[in-house]
Amino acid sequence: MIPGVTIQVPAKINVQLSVGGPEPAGFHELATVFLTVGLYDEVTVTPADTLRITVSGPDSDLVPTDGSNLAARATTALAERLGVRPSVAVHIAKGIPVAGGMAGGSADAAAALLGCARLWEADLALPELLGIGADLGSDVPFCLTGGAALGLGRGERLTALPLGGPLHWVVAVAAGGLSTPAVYRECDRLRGAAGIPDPLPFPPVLKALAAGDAPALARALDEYASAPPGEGHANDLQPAALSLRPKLHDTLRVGRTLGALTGFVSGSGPTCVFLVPDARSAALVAEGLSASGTCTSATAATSSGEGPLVRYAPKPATAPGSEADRA
Ligand SMILES: C[C@@](CO)(OP(=O)(O)O)[C@H](O)COP(=O)(O)OP(=O)(O)OC[C@H]1O[C@@H](n2ccc(N)nc2=O)[C@H](O)[C@@H]1O
Ligand SMILES: Nc1ncnc2c1ncn2[C@@H]1O[C@H](COP(=O)(O)OP(=O)(O)O)[C@@H](O)[C@H]1O
Repeated sequence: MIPGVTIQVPAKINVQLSVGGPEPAGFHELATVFLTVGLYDEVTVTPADTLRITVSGPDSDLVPTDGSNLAARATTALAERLGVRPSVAVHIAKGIPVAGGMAGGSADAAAALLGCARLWEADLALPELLGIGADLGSDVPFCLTGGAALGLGRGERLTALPLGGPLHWVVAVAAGGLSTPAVYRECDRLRGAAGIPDPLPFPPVLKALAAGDAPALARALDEYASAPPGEGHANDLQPAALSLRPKLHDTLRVGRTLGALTGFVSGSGPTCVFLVPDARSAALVAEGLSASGTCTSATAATSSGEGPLVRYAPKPATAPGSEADRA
């Protein structure tokens, strides 16, 4: 048996998040453009007597360690599907902000599925894992694949999108999270129920991503929102996040003043992300935002199309190093 598996799994942002009206099932129809960015959780699964969850890193005290942890739910769901006992220790080293609109819990669920599938040597094709993931949460399927993808339905129906080159971002983390259902409810309250158009992907956003062209992406977001240069976004949840957390206006203003091409709330927030032309600008904008006091931390992060990275623990007798491959 494999002694253990570590999965490094990236955070996501939604470059576009178009939200339809509320559905009777309690969800909203989406057209969202997911993109992974280089902030990571590391999830390690090792054989144990029973299912145990431990968590370390920033705000780890806010993450449950009981059966409600999304990685625990993923482990149990996979074990049930395979007819095995979920006897694993799952350690989650958080690097993705908790309740930050960056899919940290979903990333951990995806990592647990990938890690346990390897640990239990399960012969599961990706579509089957995607199905199990979709039952756990709308963002989990994308976290299993990573890269760039269009998400329809609840966000779980994925089509991979081309990404022409790396994009540079600054991720500004806020103090305290926002509840995703509360942000969707606030969106409904602000917009009312009538006259919400069907969500559709915005072609100029897809074109700019395919070209890896940051200025074109910023212009596409301005065009989508009919906003002045540098103030556009395509996140229908942003007004709701700003309504629940008005201080985010300051974060967005400071990032733009520092020279970001544009800035917007990541998903349901409260993390804000800023698109910048290159790595040097990312370092400058991150430094300025950190010094501004409008966020708890700001970090440069790159989108290079990456997905979960699987690393095997070395087998003591035979392998002195660890081998790595892409999930
Ligand atoms: C908003 C987004 C954008 O990617 O993520 P975050 O920014 O929070 O990470 C997602 O739609 C969140 O996905 P996820 O966090 O997986 O949500 P789920 O567990 O499936 O659902 C949690 C709750 O969010 C609301 N929800 C979620 C997805 C959707 N299409 N419509 C909804 O209304 C529902 O109230 C649901 O009960
Ligand atoms: N593995 C996990 N990591 C983070 N949060 C988790 C996890 N499992 C369950 N949660 C719960 O899910 C909530 C949403 O967390 P998260 O997925 O980080 O945010 P978001 O939905 O904004 O992307 C948290 O407040 C926490 O209580």
